[in-house]
Amino acid sequence: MDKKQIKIGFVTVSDRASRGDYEDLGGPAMQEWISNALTNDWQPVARLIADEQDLIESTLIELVDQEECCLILTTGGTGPAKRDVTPEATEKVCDKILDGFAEQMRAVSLQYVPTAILSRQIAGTRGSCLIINLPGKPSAIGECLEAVFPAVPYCVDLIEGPYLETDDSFIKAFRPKHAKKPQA
Ligand SMILES: Nc1ncnc2c1ncn2[C@@H]1O[C@H](COP(=O)(O)OP(=O)(O)OP(=O)(O)O)[C@@H](O)[C@H]1O
Ligand SMILES: Nc1nc2c(c(=O)[nH]1)N[C@H]1C(S)=C(S)[C@@H](COP(=O)(O)O)O[C@H]1N2
Repeated sequence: MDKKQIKIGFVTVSDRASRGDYEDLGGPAMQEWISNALTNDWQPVARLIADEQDLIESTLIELVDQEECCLILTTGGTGPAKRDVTPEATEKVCDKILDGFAEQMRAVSLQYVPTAILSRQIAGTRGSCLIINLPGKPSAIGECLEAVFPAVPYCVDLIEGPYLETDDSFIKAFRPKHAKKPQA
């Protein structure tokens, strides 16, 4: 039987990058971080879109319901500006909100920059997919993921996604003993 391909979604939400005003560095930065973190075979599904709530919602729905991603990272559109609506779109498509992810990302980000308090980033689940918002600044991606990624593989287990394995020298996942798969 074919093992199902693990798919991870990367959504850059930026008016300016989607117009071509500047190169999107956020999408590649998220992909690079995940390449370093995971030892599984996985396939990226990347999108670069404008800050439009309907478009963000339909993109997230497509990546979960059609592409069957088990994890989606978004970058951008989490601040207080008029066109920042990524958290609203994420909340709308999720079944459950996991407040701890955002609490931890903001707490850690505040050690880097006082304006971390301005990010309204959230995380939540839709079916068997975990969606995590990251701020638009490319440097925020690693700062935030490092703070919460240890809990991501077990979260994906709990929502009946694939068994994600990490490279411990880059980021060490935490699973309760009973949830650990015996090593082959
Ligand atoms: N996708 C990206 N690629 C490269 N740099 C980015 C990206 N998104 C944001 N930045 C940088 O981070 C800074 C802060 O981002 P800002 O909050 O203004 O953007 P945003 O709301 O996420 O996206 P935009 O304003 O383009 O819709 C920007 O000035 C820009 O230099
Ligand atoms: N770790 C981290 N978090 C951060 C930042 C950052 O540079 N590093 N920038 C902050 C700033 S300046 C803003 S305005 C908000 C929202 O950014 P966004 O609208 O690009 O998502 O994220 C905040 N969170």
